[in-house]
Amino acid sequence: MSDLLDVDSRPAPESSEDSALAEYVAEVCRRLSAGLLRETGDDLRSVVAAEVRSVQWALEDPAALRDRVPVHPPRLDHRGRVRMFTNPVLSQRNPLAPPLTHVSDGDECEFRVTLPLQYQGPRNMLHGGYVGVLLDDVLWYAVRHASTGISFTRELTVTYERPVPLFEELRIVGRVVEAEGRKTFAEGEIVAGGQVCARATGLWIAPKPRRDGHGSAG
Ligand SMILES: CCCCCCCCCCCCCCCC(=O)SCCNC(=O)CCNC(=O)[C@H](O)C(C)(C)COP(=O)(O)OP(=O)(O)OC[C@H]1O[C@@H](n2cnc3c(N)ncnc32)[C@H](O)[C@@H]1OP(=O)(O)O
Repeated sequence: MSDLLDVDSRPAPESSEDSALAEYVAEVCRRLSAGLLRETGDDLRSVVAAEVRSVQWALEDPAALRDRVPVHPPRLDHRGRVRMFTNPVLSQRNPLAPPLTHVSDGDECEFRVTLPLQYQGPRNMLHGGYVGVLLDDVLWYAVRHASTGISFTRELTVTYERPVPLFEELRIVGRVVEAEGRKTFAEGEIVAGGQVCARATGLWIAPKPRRDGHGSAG
């Protein structure tokens, strides 16, 4: 397992414009995903055609994305290779990741998001596995801010109190409750319309230090 979890490196160079293009195309993919599940017949064809045109426009006109600042600009690792942030919840370049806004860090970490149709489990409700994914990431994020190195989820308990709705803003909150050596315990919740829909508690463990001073999960 990589020390950096979900960050890979790539040999080719990357400009800020490349990153902006990749994030824009990921956004188009998200709209397309919702459209494929929402539309049928001629409406389906119109949605597909419109989104394909918007990608063509971004590729053919170099000025098209000029004003877009990438959320994740290019970063290099110690070997000068591009570090790719692949996280399926937080990377704006990954079409699987929902359009999350990062509201706060620190003692309490908070994300906000309004989830579209592709995250549906029961009608108009968020798929239960995805409830766990969102809570895992926000708790992990709080742990990351409270500690110096990387930690891995060892245990996560999710309590589903009421359905998590789609199509309305969710607050996804995480905080550290206790830290003891390599172990950090955290808790959090997903809130919709002022009501807690799901809670989680969990344990994160930093890998044992390697002889070269870095962490290792293996
Ligand atoms: C916007 C820009 C952002 C940029 C940002 C970039 C990066 C963005 C990355 C995002 C990332 C998100 C990430 C989400 C989090 C994952 O999804 S991580 C992936 C899922 N998790 C895994 O795959 C972990 C798999 N498990 C493991 O690899 C290993 O179990 C671990 C976690 C490394 C721990 O292994 P270990 O060091 O051998 O653990 P072990 O010695 O057995 O236990 C350590 C201690 O914990 C205790 N312990 C173990 N289990 C328990 C328990 N259940 N209760 C109490 N104590 C326990 C043990 O007794 C032991 O205690 P001490 O003896 O030290 O007192």
